[in-house]
Amino acid sequence: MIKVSDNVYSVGVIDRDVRMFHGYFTPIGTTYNSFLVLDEKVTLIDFVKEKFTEEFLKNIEEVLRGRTIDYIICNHVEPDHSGALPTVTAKYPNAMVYGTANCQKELKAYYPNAQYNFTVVKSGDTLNTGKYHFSFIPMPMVHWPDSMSTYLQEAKILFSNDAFGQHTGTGELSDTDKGLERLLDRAGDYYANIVLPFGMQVTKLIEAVSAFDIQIICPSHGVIITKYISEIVQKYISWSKNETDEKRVLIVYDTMWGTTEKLAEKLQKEYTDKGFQVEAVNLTKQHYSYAMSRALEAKYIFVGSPTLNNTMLPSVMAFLTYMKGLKPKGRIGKAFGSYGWSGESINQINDLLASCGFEMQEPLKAVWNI
Ligand SMILES: Cc1cc2nc3c(=O)[nH]c(=O)nc-3n(C[C@H](O)[C@H](O)[C@H](O)COP(=O)(O)O)c2cc1C
Repeated sequence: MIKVSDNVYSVGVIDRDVRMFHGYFTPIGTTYNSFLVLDEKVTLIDFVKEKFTEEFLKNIEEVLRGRTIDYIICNHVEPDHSGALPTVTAKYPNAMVYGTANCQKELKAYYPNAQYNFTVVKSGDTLNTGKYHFSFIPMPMVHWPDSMSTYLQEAKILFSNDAFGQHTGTGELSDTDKGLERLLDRAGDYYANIVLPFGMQVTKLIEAVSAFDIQIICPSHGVIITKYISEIVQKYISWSKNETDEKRVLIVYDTMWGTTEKLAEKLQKEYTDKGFQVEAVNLTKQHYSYAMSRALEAKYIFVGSPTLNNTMLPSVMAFLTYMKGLKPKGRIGKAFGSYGWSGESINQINDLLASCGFEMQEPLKAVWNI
């Protein structure tokens, strides 16, 4: 339990061991953040993953000191944020749950047997808990249809749910702990792997919250942001527009016998010599979601695979499938690879990168060796 500001407490949990989030590798775990706001009425904002329910209830009770929960704001139904709902609503049966219409639908689907009272909210609606007022800001598709942010007017806190989130499960509490670079690294990794397809919706969210004086951002994963609010909002604006670094190259590849790696090294040297900042990711050594996080600000994305049984290596196909779904825009691509006799992988990679809307360079090929 951590005090965020007067009458606002963080009651979530740290999941140090989780390593996989719907295909996204989380090397340092994450947190499931939840907040309790004490006023004449008591409000709980979001829950935690089901397996942490017991620890979560203890955190809540420590803050409540015998009081009850009157209101629950459910900003997002995904099980990492709502898993504890059936137990919490059973324990506090008089609490009214607030969420979007899509939230109501999705909760019914996930927890058909849970008993709770639900009020649908829409943009502009507010909840008065005594001296505090909450404003609801639906943010559909950041990153599910139900998603919503909530602003606590008097404390100037934005409970932003997955927006501005970071998978950082190391016990860091605030953006002041390890500084701006760390915050942007973790937030960028999260943005690239989860939020990237929804640039338009992020723009709408930023417009909607620009009316508010925000002193604290409490996302549903990672650290609470107090010091670097304008920096992270600026980064979100930039990422939402798919702005990239014109001098940054990402090379993603895999290899069986080393020739495709030699091609990667050749490209790395060529572009480094031209003054580009080049990073190469070998998919045998790094997860494709790490490669995706490195793609966030790279103007050039080069992808290589040898030909294996008339196609590319599965690791490279996995990366390309994943990246295509995340819809990076405005990139320059290049396919490369080695082959022995038929060489299909290179054209297949070329076509997949082109289908992402990338402007394509001539492929680079090598027969057996260079
Ligand atoms: C199991 C296996 C299957 C292969 N299948 C093909 C193929 O279908 N078409 C082709 O042109 N080369 C094929 N090759 C040859 C490789 O593409 C070739 O050895 C290439 O140089 C390997 O590149 P690398 O050194 O980057 O792994 C195959 C090689 C192996 C080991």
